[in-house]
Amino acid sequence: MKIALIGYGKMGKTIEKIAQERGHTITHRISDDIANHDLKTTDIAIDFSIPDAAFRNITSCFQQGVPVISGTTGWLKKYEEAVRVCNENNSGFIYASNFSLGVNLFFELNKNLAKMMSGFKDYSVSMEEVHHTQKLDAPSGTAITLAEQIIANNNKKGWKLDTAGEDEIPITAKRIENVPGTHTISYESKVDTIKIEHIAHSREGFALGAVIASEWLNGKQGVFTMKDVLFQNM
Ligand SMILES: NC(=O)C1=CN([C@@H]2O[C@H](COP(=O)(O)OP(=O)(O)OC[C@H]3O[C@@H](n4cnc5c(N)ncnc54)[C@H](OP(=O)(O)O)[C@@H]3O)[C@@H](O)[C@H]2O)C=CC1
Ligand SMILES: O=C(O)C1=N[C@H](C(=O)O)C[C@H](O)C1
Repeated sequence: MKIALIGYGKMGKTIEKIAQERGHTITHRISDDIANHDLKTTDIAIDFSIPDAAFRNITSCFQQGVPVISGTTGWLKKYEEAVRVCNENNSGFIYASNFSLGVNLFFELNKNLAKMMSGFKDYSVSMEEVHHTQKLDAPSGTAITLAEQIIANNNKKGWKLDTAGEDEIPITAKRIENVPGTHTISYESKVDTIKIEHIAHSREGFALGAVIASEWLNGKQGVFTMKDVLFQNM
């Protein structure tokens, strides 16, 4: 497959290595305005750029007939608009706040635990995410997905960074040098604590997931999720 990398930073470079190991060719390594690039010769674009540029990058690909895998976080207020542009152009799109197999399994565990805990009012839920100090957004996209899953399966009404109201999930975001990404969910009562945690040891899991998603999306039309890619038979 011919792949354009939009965003050639920590993730773009890790994806390049894994894509080449799997026999793919990198046609573009883009770190500036998408308008400077003609993508028509590429099969698929993988966008891991910055929150402010993601929507323009993604929709510009659809308009050039190029399907998109996007892992950029912090731009999701415009997700529905991106879906509309994808469909208008008969293109293909997968966005995921986290492409790793481990986190996608963790998402399923989180939903089930939230459902199970919804009847037990003595436990209060909270979340902590830890990432490297260059991260631009907080809380992480993965933390927001986890919070939305808890809200859909428990009695919570929303989430807030740091101090939250009675009906909200408090999320703490810590920034520590070189941490690829750790997410912890705690249910705490007076007598004990139940915790589930995902710790990424490197960026390889995210990058491999993004390349697998590209291979899966190639030749398809429509908007999909990592659940379609990884757990088609669930
Ligand atoms: N969904 C997932 O599984 C994962 C998502 N992420 C997300 O991916 C994104 C990128 O992460 P990471 O690689 O660590 O970040 P980096 O800061 O290392 O890389 C971002 C890259 O985007 C480039 N860039 C700046 N402006 C533009 C533009 N207009 N168009 C295209 N590229 C541009 C930057 O170039 P320059 O340095 O020259 O400014 C840089 O090369 C973040 O939003 C992060 O949260 C990260 C890991 C996993
Ligand atoms: O910026 C990162 O590094 C990461 N971003 C994603 C997020 O915001 O959830 C995924 C992963 O945690 C690493």
